[in-house]
Amino acid sequence: MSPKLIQKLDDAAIIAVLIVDEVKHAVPLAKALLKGGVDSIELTLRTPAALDAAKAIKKEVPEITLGFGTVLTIDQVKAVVEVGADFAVSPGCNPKIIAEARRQGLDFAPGIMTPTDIEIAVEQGCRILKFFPAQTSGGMKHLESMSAPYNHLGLKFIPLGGCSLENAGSYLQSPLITAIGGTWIAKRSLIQSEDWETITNNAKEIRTLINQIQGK
Ligand SMILES: O=C(O)C(=O)C[C@H](O)[C@H](O)COP(=O)(O)O
Repeated sequence: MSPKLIQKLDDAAIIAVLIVDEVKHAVPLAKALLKGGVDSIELTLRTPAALDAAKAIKKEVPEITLGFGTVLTIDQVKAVVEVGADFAVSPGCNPKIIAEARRQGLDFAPGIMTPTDIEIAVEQGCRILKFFPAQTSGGMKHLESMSAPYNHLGLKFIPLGGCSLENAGSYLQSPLITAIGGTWIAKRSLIQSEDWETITNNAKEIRTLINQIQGK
């Protein structure tokens, strides 16, 4: 990942993971998050609406740092680059996808959960890694222990999977962490019911916690 993007995600500290079913939800959703102080998103490629939702956000809410998640195929790497993705992540660590992202100049954080995953990603030149699924694989305790042999490489991690307002602090206080992410801020059901107010409030809650941790 470029130093500029790393700095941006470090400052943001939170990435809202989104599953968008209808393109018409994209812009109000992005605005609701922004209103609550969350300006970085991971739009998952799990619905047919995702790419068009991204296009709408890029056009109407350009303040958003727009990443993609669930990037599983080479064609998807090409598609998100075409839309102008700021970054992308995948649940797993597929060297073919990492190589394509590099060919396309796309900032990419593959998912890792084991030392073997870390070594595959490092060999491919990745230094920011998505720790997934973070909570069920042991949270910070697992990550600290697993990443110890690689400390000299200066790796940084984005925990995803089971993160919440309650456990966010345990991750964000560690220097190993760039940002955390999760669906809890804008759950699929909240988006489907167009509950923008709750989404803004959820965003505000995590922003307040982050501001405390960052001493702002
Ligand atoms: O598909 C991807 O590339 C992902 O990044 C996976 C998401 O981070 C998790 O699905 C978030 O899970 P929860 O916050 O626990 O609901």
